Amino acid sequence: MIPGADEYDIDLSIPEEAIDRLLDVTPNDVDAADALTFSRNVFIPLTTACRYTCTYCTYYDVPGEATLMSPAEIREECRIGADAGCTEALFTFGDDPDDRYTEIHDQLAEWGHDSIHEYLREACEIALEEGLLPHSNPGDQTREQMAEVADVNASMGVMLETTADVRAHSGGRRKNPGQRLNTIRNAGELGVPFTTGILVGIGEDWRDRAESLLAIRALHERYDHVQEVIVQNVVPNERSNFEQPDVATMRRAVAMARAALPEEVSVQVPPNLSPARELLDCGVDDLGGVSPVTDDYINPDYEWPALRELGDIADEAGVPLYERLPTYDRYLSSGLRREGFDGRVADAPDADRGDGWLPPAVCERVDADDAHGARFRSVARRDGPLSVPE
Ligand SMILES: O=c1nc2n(C[C@H](O)[C@H](O)[C@H](O)CO)c3cc(O)ccc3cc-2c(=O)[nH]1
Ligand SMILES: C[C@H]1O[C@@H](n2cnc3c(N)ncnc32)[C@H](O)[C@@H]1O
Ligand code: MET
Ligand code: SF4
Repeated sequence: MIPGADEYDIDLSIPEEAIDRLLDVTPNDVDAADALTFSRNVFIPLTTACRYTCTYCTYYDVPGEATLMSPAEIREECRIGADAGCTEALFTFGDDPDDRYTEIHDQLAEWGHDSIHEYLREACEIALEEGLLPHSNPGDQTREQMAEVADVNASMGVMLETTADVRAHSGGRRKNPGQRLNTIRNAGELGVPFTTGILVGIGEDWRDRAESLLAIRALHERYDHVQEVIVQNVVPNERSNFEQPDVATMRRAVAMARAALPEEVSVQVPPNLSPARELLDCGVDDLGGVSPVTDDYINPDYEWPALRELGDIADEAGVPLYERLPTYDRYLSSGLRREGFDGRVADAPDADRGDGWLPPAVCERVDADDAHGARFRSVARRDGPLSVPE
């Protein structure tokens, strides 16, 4: 039984035989992808306050020391990103700051907001105004919280991390696998194209990895909303001394993900944390969000490769590299299709998400008759050679 599954009424009935089958998968059992993609993003860490204290994480600040970006700072970062040709504003930050963070709640109140989600909505609106498509990963969300921001996001995400009860998530305030799965389910119910994934090396075993991947598959089978699954290795940092999983472990974990998930779901590894070159033949087909202008604020010791280096990685594997939007092709619709884009448009489970899966505010942004709109449509059409700014 997955911890917390009862509490959140999660019944995925994952057969033991399916787990056993996955445990036998090796890199030889899967095919390499025939193309690689990435998204050009600007990372906007709204707040460093977090209700949890995951032991692998250096991102969060303790109460009294946490910060909140101002609307002006958000706008400035978005502008820098859009000028550098980015299409995605990645809002990833501490999980719903609790009451101990009086500095954050006071600051939110001063700016006229009751909650981080209300503020996230404003932040996403700023990103859209500045010509970027928001992808928010604010951690766990209730259905109500997610509904508050779903219609201003091109896609959203949360890492499942693992279905196991690991020490890395111990303590009074901690990630709960049932709650994570509930967040992924909420996205399905709201028709939000979603990114999730597993964190490898935080104390889980191979069975846990198999179970985690099958749990993601089960939710995707129900809602058709998982666009990509990140297989991320933990990296050591000044707060923690987790041992980084070796290449053989990551090869097997990626192959397992590829075998567990239906073909349409991408498998992503982050090229700043993982030995991407050595994982491509295990089924990786996406390198995630890569930023030409900001750090990976979650793992700031690990620099993004230059966009040109992604080209080299793809060349070495003998596959083309394409830039993509934060929303994967099959969830795109509206103007992108009118311009000759032939991606399949899935039926959105919630009718109020407009034409396909993109909410109206996001459709308007990609349809807009301006330079940003043209840029989005060109990326979606995979126009011409990849233009990499010097
Ligand atoms: O720079 C990062 N981007 C992360 N991303 C961004 C991701 O690479 C892209 O935003 C998506 O591929 C959408 O384009 C995440 C997105 C999610 O929805 C969930 C988890 C992550 C994790 C990271 C991460 O650790 N570092
Ligand atoms: C956004 C995601 O970043 C990941 N994350 C947090 N800390 C680390 C680390 N030390 N190494 C690798 N990934 C990490 C978690 O999986 C979180 O969900
Ligand atoms: C900065 S970590 C990423 C977002 C969120 N705090 C989570 O762990 O899911
Ligand atoms: S990984 Fe996310 S939830 Fe965990 S402590 Fe860091 S910011 Fe908070």
